[in-house]
Amino acid sequence: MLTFIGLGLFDEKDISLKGLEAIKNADMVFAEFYTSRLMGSTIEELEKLYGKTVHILSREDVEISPEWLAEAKEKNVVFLTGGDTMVSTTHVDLRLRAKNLGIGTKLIHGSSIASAICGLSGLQNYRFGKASTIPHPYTSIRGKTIISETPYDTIKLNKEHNMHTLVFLDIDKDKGYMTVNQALSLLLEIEERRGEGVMENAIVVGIARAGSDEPVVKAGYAHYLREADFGDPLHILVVPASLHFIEAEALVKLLGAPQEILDELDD
Ligand SMILES: C[S@@+](CC[C@H](N)C(=O)[O-])C[C@H]1O[C@@H](n2cnc3c(N)ncnc32)[C@H](O)[C@@H]1O
Repeated sequence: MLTFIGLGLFDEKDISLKGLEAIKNADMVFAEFYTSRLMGSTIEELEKLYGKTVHILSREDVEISPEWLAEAKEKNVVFLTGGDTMVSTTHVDLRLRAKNLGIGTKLIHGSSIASAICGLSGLQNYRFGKASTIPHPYTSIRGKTIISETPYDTIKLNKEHNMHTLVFLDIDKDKGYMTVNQALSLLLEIEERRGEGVMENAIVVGIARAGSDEPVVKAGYAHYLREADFGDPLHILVVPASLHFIEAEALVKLLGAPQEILDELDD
């Protein structure tokens, strides 16, 4: 049996009691932390709580050659991830591989950044369109810096359909955790190059360390938030479409967005 367990958002205490029980009853514990991480805990702290050794898997171990899966044919194996286990990851592929090997699977859910952003920002979850991820720029073989324009296009398309955009920020083992500031710089750079106006007067929401005791949640114009201090990772960005009155009120009264966005709705 292979049980997928979502560990929640920030530290070892975010796991559900069901998840903890399943780990304690497991024969082997595997985890991947390249799609998301519990920034408030170390592996040692997780192992101490579980009373088990946690085997950390690389992207290759999960997506290319998951030989460890064979253990789940005879044993009770758990696979841990940050957040909820099937949100914005390729883990469904792993579940299908297990199914093809005749291994039974089960899911134990955890809190997810996908719903935490609604709670922290006041933006309505049913108003979100396609999500996107901003990757770190990379250097081409000709030595040119390449910035992906896909997230900008996704935001543009969602806005045309009056839908909010959730923008995940890259985690890279060499380049580190992308910040809200870096993400906004990249989007504004693309905008300037293309001469379009998607971000120029956009109110955006930046969130850091959701699930911790001191998350930072700020709303304001993109140029302004690009310079704001969000502190340590993980960070995430939301680019709202036009705002419902309650959403605008939440952004102004809870997140520090300028009062003018509420006044404009009154006119
Ligand atoms: C690819 S998503 C994985 C989502 C995860 N499976 C979940 O359900 O929460 C990972 C990205 O979400 C964002 N993220 C995840 N946890 C976060 C947190 N606690 N606070 C802020 N951003 C977070 C970061 O941008 C990170 O790079």
